[in-house]
Amino acid sequence: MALLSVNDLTMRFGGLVANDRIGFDVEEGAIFAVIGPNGAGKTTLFNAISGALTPTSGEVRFDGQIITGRPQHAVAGAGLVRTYQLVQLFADLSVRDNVAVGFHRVSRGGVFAALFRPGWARAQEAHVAEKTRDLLEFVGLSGVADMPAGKLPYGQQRLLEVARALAAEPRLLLLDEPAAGLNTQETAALADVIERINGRGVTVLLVEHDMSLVMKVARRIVVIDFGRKIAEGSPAEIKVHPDVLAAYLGGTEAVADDGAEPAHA
Ligand SMILES: Nc1ncnc2c1ncn2[C@@H]1O[C@H](COP(=O)(O)OP(=O)(O)OP(=O)(O)O)[C@@H](O)[C@H]1O
Repeated sequence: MALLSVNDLTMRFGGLVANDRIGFDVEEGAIFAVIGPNGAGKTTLFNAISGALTPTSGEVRFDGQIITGRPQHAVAGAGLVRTYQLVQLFADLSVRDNVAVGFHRVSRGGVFAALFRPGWARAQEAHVAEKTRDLLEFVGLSGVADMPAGKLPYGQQRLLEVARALAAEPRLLLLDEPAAGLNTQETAALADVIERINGRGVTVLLVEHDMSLVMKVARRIVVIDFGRKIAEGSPAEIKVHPDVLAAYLGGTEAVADDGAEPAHA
């Protein structure tokens, strides 16, 4: 059984069909990518899967349960946790506390306990502190744990977002354009982190523009264009798929894996 199953998902905004009967399965343990030119409907699809939007029709199943239209916190509670296209950190809080906040799903007392540490929360505090240290080390941010998150370079802010999402112990991690705004070196570091996250047993679904990242880490790719799924396959299959070439390049050359911008960007 697939961990995530998207069936016939349609999302309309008035007369605009942003997602048109999209369907795919993400197997447990996969690194799965959704790609497509600007405006293709990727973020809408992501929002419909993660509970930020209720689809007009269709169904999303997570671990066999229908989660369509369930609120985002309930979906996260079930183990499907997302990051955002734009970094959403607490800029004035330390890097460490930003991760600690992410533990609210799994620790008693929620965000309040993570931030204000009342007496009854102290027993779990050492555990959270240790897990936080582990996660910061995992993404390579131990050296900046005391810095305000807002002072980090952008690439590190994205890694911090990933660490915070991991604190919620997802079974499926949804990454919304994680390489946006990153340079080549930062993107390579991110690719390494994604592979190591997957190595920990977390299934990864990413929406991404950056072809170098997608072709490096994804084992299976769905391509959407103008709201419709136009292809699905391995990176090698997708690179030479005629409809993908047409969507991305308006031509017949193989899809570049150097981050080339799509044709109708
Ligand atoms: N809340 C909304 N109301 C109306 N139209 C919307 C809304 N959200 C998205 N759209 C439209 O739906 C289409 C798909 O947008 P979406 O943001 O999902 O594409 P995308 O593939 O994520 O694009 P990008 O790569 O630029 O982020 C676009 O035409 C967009 O203008």
